[in-house]
Amino acid sequence: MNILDHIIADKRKEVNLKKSIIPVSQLEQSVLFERSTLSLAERLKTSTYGIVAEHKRRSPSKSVINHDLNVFEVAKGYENAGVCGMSVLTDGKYFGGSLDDLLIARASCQLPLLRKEFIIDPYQIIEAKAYGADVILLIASVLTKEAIKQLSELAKSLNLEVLLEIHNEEELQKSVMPSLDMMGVNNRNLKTFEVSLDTSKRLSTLIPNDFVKISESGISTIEAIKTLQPYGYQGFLIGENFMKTDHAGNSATQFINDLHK
Ligand SMILES: O=C(O)c1ccccc1NCC(=O)[C@H](O)[C@H](O)COP(=O)(O)O
Repeated sequence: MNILDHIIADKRKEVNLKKSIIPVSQLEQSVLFERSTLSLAERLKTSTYGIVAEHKRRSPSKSVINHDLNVFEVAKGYENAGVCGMSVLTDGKYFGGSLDDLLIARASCQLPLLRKEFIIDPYQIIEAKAYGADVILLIASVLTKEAIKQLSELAKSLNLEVLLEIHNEEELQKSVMPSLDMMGVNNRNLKTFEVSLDTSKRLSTLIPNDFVKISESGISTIEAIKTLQPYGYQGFLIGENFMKTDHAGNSATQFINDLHK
């Protein structure tokens, strides 16, 4: 079993447990359930450099990144830096995140928020809405075509945008459907943890133009962004590079200033 298999096996147990404790009807009573969502795709389309900055305490590939930052300050800092959106990891066991992180981020800024989670069940999409997300992530490698369709259509019915993550041609082929807004190419091979921007370059021409393209993972330099932009990427998801510092927001500010030089 690789790391994704472990994460998904644990996620199934976690979701089943949660369902038995908090029913969907209770999630739907959240005041955030009725809020008008923000569009990350629109912000990326109109931005010169579409940075999506992530809150990520630890990861399977890097172990501990930073346990000392507070989500409120990270969210405020990212917003002040001028990022287009914020990604919040809500998985506890492997990334040290939680739904409370999403709730705090929602209360701290007006950025479109991506719930970064391993979504395998409609319940998690209802949760995302109830905790203030604007966008959900679906990972093609762990979902069938039918599941991608069912989950993305549910998200759209709740006015959530959908970012579909792919790693290769086969995942792209099975996933193209109108209920997706953004296609994310993950530069990290989630089986080996190797990172290569060549993955984004290779898949860029195969992604239909109707989708906003986002390059994800392993991005830490201005050069990487300037290399990927001509391939049609309008969004760049950056986690560790900001989170490993003492002030993620200041690091994002510096990074964005350098991009404009
Ligand atoms: O980051 C990992 O080690 C990881 C392992 C297994 C599944 C997912 C993983 N990461 C999720 C992400 O997609 C990244 O957090 C995101 O793209 C930001 O990457 P980075 O800028 O390299 O922190």
